[in-house]
This record gives sequence, structure tokens and C-alpha cells, in this order.
Amino acid sequence: MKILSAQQIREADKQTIQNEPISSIDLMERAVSKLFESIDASYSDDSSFAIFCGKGNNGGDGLALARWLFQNDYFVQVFIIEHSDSASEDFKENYKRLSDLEVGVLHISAAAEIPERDDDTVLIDAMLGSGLSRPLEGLLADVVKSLNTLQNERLAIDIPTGLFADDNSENSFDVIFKADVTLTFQCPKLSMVHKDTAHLVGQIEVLDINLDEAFIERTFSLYSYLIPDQVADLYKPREKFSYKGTYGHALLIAGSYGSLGAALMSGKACLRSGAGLLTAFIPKCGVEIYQSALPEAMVISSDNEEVISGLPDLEKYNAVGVGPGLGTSSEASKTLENLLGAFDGKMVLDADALNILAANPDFVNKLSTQTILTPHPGEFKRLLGLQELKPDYLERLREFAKKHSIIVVLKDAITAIAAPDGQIYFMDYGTPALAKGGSGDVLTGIITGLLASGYEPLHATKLGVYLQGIAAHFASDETSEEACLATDVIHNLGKAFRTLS
Ligand SMILES: NC(=O)C1=CN([C@@H]2O[C@H](COP(=O)(O)OP(=O)(O)OC[C@H]3O[C@@H](n4cnc5c(N)ncnc54)[C@H](O)[C@@H]3O)[C@@H](O)[C@H]2O)[C@@H](O)CC1
Ligand SMILES: [K+]
Repeated sequence: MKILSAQQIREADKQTIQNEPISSIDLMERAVSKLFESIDASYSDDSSFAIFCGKGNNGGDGLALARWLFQNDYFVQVFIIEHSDSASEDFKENYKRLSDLEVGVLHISAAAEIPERDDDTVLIDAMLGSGLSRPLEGLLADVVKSLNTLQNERLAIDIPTGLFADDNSENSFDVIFKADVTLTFQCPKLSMVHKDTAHLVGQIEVLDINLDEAFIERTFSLYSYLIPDQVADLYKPREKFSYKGTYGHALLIAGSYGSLGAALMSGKACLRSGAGLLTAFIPKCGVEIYQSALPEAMVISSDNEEVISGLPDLEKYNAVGVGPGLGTSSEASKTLENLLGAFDGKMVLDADALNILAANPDFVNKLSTQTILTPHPGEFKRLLGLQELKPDYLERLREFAKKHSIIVVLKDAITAIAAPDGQIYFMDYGTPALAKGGSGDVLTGIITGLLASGYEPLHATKLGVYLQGIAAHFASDETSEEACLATDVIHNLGKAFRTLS
């Protein structure tokens, strides 16, 4: 699903009105029918709603939604924020339609005029949407700040008021409506997945309001938001007439004394992701542990007792995962350097492999074009030699992936995958259950397994991020987000695969 800019969305609205054709007010009604459907499915019949409306079309949506909710027996109050003397045409029409009904409407000229309400009322933000043209100030800022102090559940229509759809680098975050849920029209907006602002929008639900498909198709965007159907399209079921060789032989280079768990988890995840065969190349001290804990894997040990050293013959492997628990010893660093020089197949680099890259900037030039790097924000910063990630971090991510013709997965609550062609794909499948040691090792293993079994790097990456997230959801349903272990995630990979077929 493409992420379009506010400007592109405006154009899509316009084209839809022209080409379908449909009147603007009917398009708004269609959008609001989708809003109502979603709310009606999520809230009990006795819910009450307080809808805060601005005077543009976002406010028009709010007024129309009030009518739909009222006519379906929900309790609704409407507050019109008088931020402007004028109002949009569709606002006026919906105001007229609402005034025929017995819905309480209060006009607010100062934040203090908003009456107290009980904690069960759901606050709906229909103040401003994609038409926001400057940071909030005055009345709207006061209202948003005052609503943000309340404990009520909060839902934003299209986009939380005060948040720009595209660039918030000049915005002030304390005057943005804090939503638990954002019901957004047609496509997610960049600010909803950007790491500085994603926390303000809560859970995103994208409502398809049937804007001009041909227009969206030909509109260029560098950003996409991957929905489950798009990931499922990448999935290739196993063939009946196949054998272990069909699904490749993965090599995992991982582990050091005290960090063999990382190598184990990664190996297990690799095998649970479909690789036909796995060989783990680990330091000598881990051989017995590894073979008893993961009998399905073959093991080659390095000469060194405690750290990885040397490199096995690479000829028979069709994918390599390197980094989990590796440490940053000079021996491991040499191994990585030799590996990059000798192997130009599909490869995932994570954890200490990334730290070694960061410490040896010239290694980056040796990466093959089939390489996937999977840094978390801290590793990414080190890799790029940055003190901090600025609001333009997505540009840095894109440039880095393009420059080296590799895939870079910036792991976060919403993960961003940068492809060599400059496209960035956002994947919103994370859960706080993954905020734990071992998660990165598991992802490395999953992607390595998918690569070995025949997926091309970008497909393996998207599938891998999805599978880990979904498996983590299954695992934390059983155990809780707190108690969920990386190994629980591995155990649930099977269920995650089933969602693909
Ligand atoms: N046909 C369409 O165009 C559709 C539009 N829809 C809704 O329309 C919204 C966009 O509507 P609009 O373009 O009217 O935009 P908004 O409703 O976001 O508001 C625009 C108005 O607010 C003013 N404004 C902007 N920033 C301000 C600020 N900081 N302080 C005070 N006033 C400010 C603008 O000058 C303008 O008058 C979408 O977010 C969506 O909710 C939906 O109904 C779907 C269909
Ligand atoms: K809004």
C-alpha cells in the first residue's frame, strides 16, 4: 500500500470527484460510512462519544459521523471548535443535516468552555486533518492540550489534529492530539510510521474509501506500508516432490564464549523458517552444547576455543547469516573481512557483525548486492557514524541502502526496510514482547532460513519481519508481553507461517 503525501491525497480526492464522478459531499458520506463501520464493530452499543470538530472537511467528517452514530442509537455530543469564522462547504452541509436531529451541539470559543464528561466517553478528534497548514496555536492548541490531559479513550479521524501528514521536523509535539487509535482514509501517512511521531497516532486502521485507483497507481511514492495480503503474496508453499536440497543449505556464523545462546536461537529460527540444512560455524567451546540443543544442525567449530576464527569452505552454502553473539574480537573481525571477500551470495549481517562493520568502514564496500543488514537504531547510528538519529533518518537510511546496493532493515516498533532502489517499506507487525535480548538473533535466523530456501533477498526480508512479528503476537497471547521469550517466538513460527497460506 503506497504512502501518499497530503498533497497527493488532495489530488486523489479531486481526481475521484472528477472521474468517478461523485460529489464531494457524497465522497465524505462514503468515507464516514467506513468510519462508522469500524467504530460500530469496535465499541459496545452503550458507548458514548464526544466529537470535537474543526470547521474544515475533517470537522465535516465529525459532524456526519455524529449523525451516523446518533441514528444507530449511540450517545453523541458534538463540540465545534470556533477556530475560524468561515467553514468548508461540506462542513456546512453536514451541520445542516445534523441540526435536523436531536444531537447536542456546543460551540467552543475557549478551552475552558468544554464541559466535564465521564471517563467512559470516547473522545473523537475531528478538528483538523490533512489540511493542517501550520503548527497549532491559540484556541486549537488550548483545546488539544486540555484534551491530552484527560484519561478517556481517544480516537482520531484521518490524522490526529496538529500532526502534519508528511514532515513534522518543525512541529511542536506537545500540541498534537494523542490518539489511541487513528482511523485514516485510503492510505497511511508518513508521520504515522516515522519513529518521532508514530507514538502519537496509536493503532492505525486504514479505511479504504475507494479513491481513484488509476490515479493512485500512477502516483509515485518512495514509501509503502505493507499489509498482510501483500506479504502473503510472496509466500511460496513447499513442493510435494522436493527434498532437503531443494530448500538450500544455510551457514550461520555466530557465537562466542558466553553468547552461544544467540547462535542457538538464530540456528533454531533458521531451521524453523524452512532451510533444508543448517551448518553452524561456532567457537570450539560451544560444539557439544550446540549439538545437544539443536541436533538438526551440523556444526563446524573454529580453531579458537572462545571466539570465531578462520572461515570454512563456503562453496556449498547458498545463504549465510553472520553476527549473533559473535563478539567483536580481532579474530571475528578477520573472519568477517574474509567472508565478505569470499562470498557474494545471499547474506544477513546482524549484531556484532554490524558493530565490526561500524568499526571498519572500508568493509562496507565489500558487501555483495545480495546483502541484508538488520540494525536496530543504535547499530544504525554507529554504522553511519551519527551521534543521533535526526528527523531525516529515513533519508539517511535510503541513501545508505542505495549507495551500497543492499537492503537495510531498521528494526523498531514499526520496522523500515530500505531497498537498493530507494524504496522504503514499513512493516507494522511489532509488539513490545520483542523488546528483549534474543529477538535480533531470531530475525537473523528467520531471514537466513528464508534465503537458503530460495527466496530472493527483498522477499525474504519482508516475509521474515512479518513472520517474527506475527509469531511474537501468538507467543505473547499465550505468555504475556512481559513473559514472552525469544524462544517462545521461535515456537510460534509455525502458526505464523500458517497465516500466509
Ligand atoms: N473529498 C475530500 O477531500 C475528503 C476529505 N476528507 C476529510 O477532509 C480532511 C481534509 O479537509 P480540509 O482540507 O478541509 O482540511 P482540514 O479539515 O484539516 O482543515 C482545513 C482548515 O483548517 C485551516 N487550518 C489549517 N491549519 C490550521 C491551524 N494550524 N490552525 C487553524 N486552522 C488551520 C485551513 O486553513 C482550512 O481552513 C481530511 O483529513 C479528511 O478528514 C474525507 O471526508 C474524505 C474525502
Ligand atoms: K483529526
